[in-house]
Amino acid sequence: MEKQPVVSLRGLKKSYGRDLILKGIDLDVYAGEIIGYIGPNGAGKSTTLKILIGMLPDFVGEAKVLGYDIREDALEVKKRIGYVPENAMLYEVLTPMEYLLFIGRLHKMEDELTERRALELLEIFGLKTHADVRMNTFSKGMRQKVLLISGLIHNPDVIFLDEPLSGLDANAVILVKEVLAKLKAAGKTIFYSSHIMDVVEKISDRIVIINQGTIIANGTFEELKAQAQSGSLELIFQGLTGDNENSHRAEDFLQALK
Ligand SMILES: Nc1ncnc2c1ncn2[C@@H]1O[C@H](COP(=O)(O)OP(=O)(O)OP(=O)(O)O)[C@@H](O)[C@H]1O
Repeated sequence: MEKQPVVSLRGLKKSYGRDLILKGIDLDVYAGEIIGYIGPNGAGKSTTLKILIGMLPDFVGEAKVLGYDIREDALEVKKRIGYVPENAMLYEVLTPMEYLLFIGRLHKMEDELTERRALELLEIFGLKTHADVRMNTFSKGMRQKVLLISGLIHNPDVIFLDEPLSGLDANAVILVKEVLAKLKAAGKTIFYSSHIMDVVEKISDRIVIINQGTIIANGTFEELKAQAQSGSLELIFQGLTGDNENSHRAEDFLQALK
């Protein structure tokens, strides 16, 4: 039997006003894959993710998650996915426990189960003693940890991560990398968007590069390396997105300060 993709995009287009942001994305992601979805600022990564989680229904083309059409069955999709956004309004007057209980209820989880999982996950991230402290006193990294937990607490099969390491210290980055590897081993599918190239290079089964709303590369790191004849994802990215001017630009920057 032919393998069905977990995420499937066909001719995906999205405009904001007159600006065509996504110009026809075709992409299949299969169960147990970690897809690294990378591209320059403004390329359309977050827009793709927001369409996939049902936040932006106004698009052209076809988008399916776990076989559900996102326009027709957004609720079925939302039940089965986890999403860690680039930046979120954490309800800062709440404590992590209050916030996670709220998220758990949205997923129709029993409070008892949410509380147990929340305490365990907060402890793993070194935040157990802060479970009942209001988040308005939290550092950026502490908030990011709560955001990560909130995207995973219902144990979703498909996980969408938008710059999930933002603000995390080196130990937390290693922990998240390990957690992603274990989630993958447990059969979860992970759609991972980030600018931190060395992590994308290490964790992704397949890397998809998007530039100005179009996919310009799609393959394993080894395949991209062979195509680009470059040694690191950073160099491949620089080559493919046409930006080799950084050292001149840095010089211009200093000149402009004189
Ligand atoms: N709500 C909006 N209204 C109008 N334009 C928008 C909106 N959201 C995004 N855009 C535009 O769409 C383009 C793609 O944005 P998107 O956030 O998807 O980029 P990205 O690849 O995630 O970038 P970054 O790496 O900077 O996060 C940008 O030009 C952005 O200005």
